[in-house]
This record gives sequence, C-alpha cells and structure tokens, in this order.
Amino acid sequence: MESSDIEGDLEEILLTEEQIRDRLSELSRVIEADYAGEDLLLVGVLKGAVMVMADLARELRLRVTMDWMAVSSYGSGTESSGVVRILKDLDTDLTDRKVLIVEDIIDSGLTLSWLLANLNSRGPESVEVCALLRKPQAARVNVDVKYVGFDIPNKFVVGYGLDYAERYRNLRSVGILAPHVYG
Ligand SMILES: O=P(O)(O)OC[C@H]1O[C@H](OP(=O)(O)OP(=O)(O)O)[C@H](O)[C@@H]1O
Ligand code: HPA
Ligand SMILES: [Mg+2]
Repeated sequence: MESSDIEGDLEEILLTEEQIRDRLSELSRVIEADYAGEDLLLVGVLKGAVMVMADLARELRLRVTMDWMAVSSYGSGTESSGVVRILKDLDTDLTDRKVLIVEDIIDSGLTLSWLLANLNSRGPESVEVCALLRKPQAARVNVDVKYVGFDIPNKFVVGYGLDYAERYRNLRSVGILAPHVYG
C-alpha cells in the first residue's frame, strides 16, 4: 500500500470535497441570517472538527471569535465509551455569549449531550450546534442540533477531520474504510 494513496483505503466515498463545500456554504448562509449583527463565538471540538471549523469560519461573513475544546470518548477504537473527558478547556468566558459548537459528527450523541450541559452551565446567552455529519440510527441520546450538514448511515466513517486510530483526518472527502484496513 502506498502511504500517499489514502483514498485507496476507502470502500466507498460518501461525500466528496465539493459536496462538503457546497453544504457548508448553504449552512453558512442560514447561520449568517440567524446571527446577523451579533458577536458569535465558534467553539470547535478537537480534533475532529478542525476541518469543519476552518472551512465554516472562512465561509461565514460574520464577526466571529474562535475557541477550542478537546474532549475524548473514543480513544483509538470505533465505539464510544460513553465516558467524556476534558483534555483541553476553553480560554473564553462564556457569560452572556452566543455560542455555536462546531462538530464533525454526532454518532451516539453522548459527547454532544455532555458538552451542551457543560457549556450551558457557564452562563451563556445561547448555545447551538453545527455538525457536518449525523448518524440518526446510532443515536443513544437525543440532542437538539440546529445546523446539520448530512445525515449518514450507521457506518464508521473517516476523512475531513474524522479518524480511525488517528489516521485519515487529512482526507478531503468522507468515506467508509475498506475491511482490509481493519485487519
Ligand atoms: O456522538 P458520539 O458517539 O459521542 O461521537 C462523536 C464524537 O466522537 C468523535 O470524537 P473523538 O472522541 O473520536 O475525538 P477526536 O475528535 O479527537 O477524534 C467526534 O469528533 C465527536 O466529537
Ligand atoms: O464514524 C466515525 N468515524 C470517526 N470518528 C468517529 N467518532 C464518532 N463516530 C465516528
Ligand atoms: Mg476520533
């Protein structure tokens, strides 16, 4: 296997670079309308949301600030442990702030439901969520997500920030890993 041919490790490409870009552009227009004239704080959830955050933030014609949190519930596996740990907290005081959490994926929903409770306890004016991907069939808790890019099947996906054992985050598309990669 050529180490540069990471797309060759995919069984199927679910979303191309263009589809992702077009959808983020559509979502940005809605977010701009909803936050017109407001000072919005984007909270990116490391590491998976790095690509969504970078592209969404540049697409938004709004005055935004950006901060990051790192939480982890997956480790190196493909199933959520359900236990969320803060690896890096925000530098920003959320009091009276309008906050938009930026996520790559909502899978079981456990990470996000924990994050929403955590950030809402810090006195913000509002906390909403923008997630590129959501797996409706994998939901273990219901979370209210205002901006969703795509609903996808209940399969483990990689690319555009999403990893398998820390790899594939730099793929430009989102795809399903081929079985031989797991073996
Ligand atoms: O809805 P859930 O089942 O909770 O899964 C979603 C979360 O899992 C992934 O993060 P992960 O813990 O793998 O960290 P990473 O972003 O550094 O890969 C992903 O980026 C979401 O934050
Ligand atoms: O399908 C996924 N792929 C990669 N990371 C993830 N974290 C939650 N779900 C996923
Ligand atoms: Mg991960």
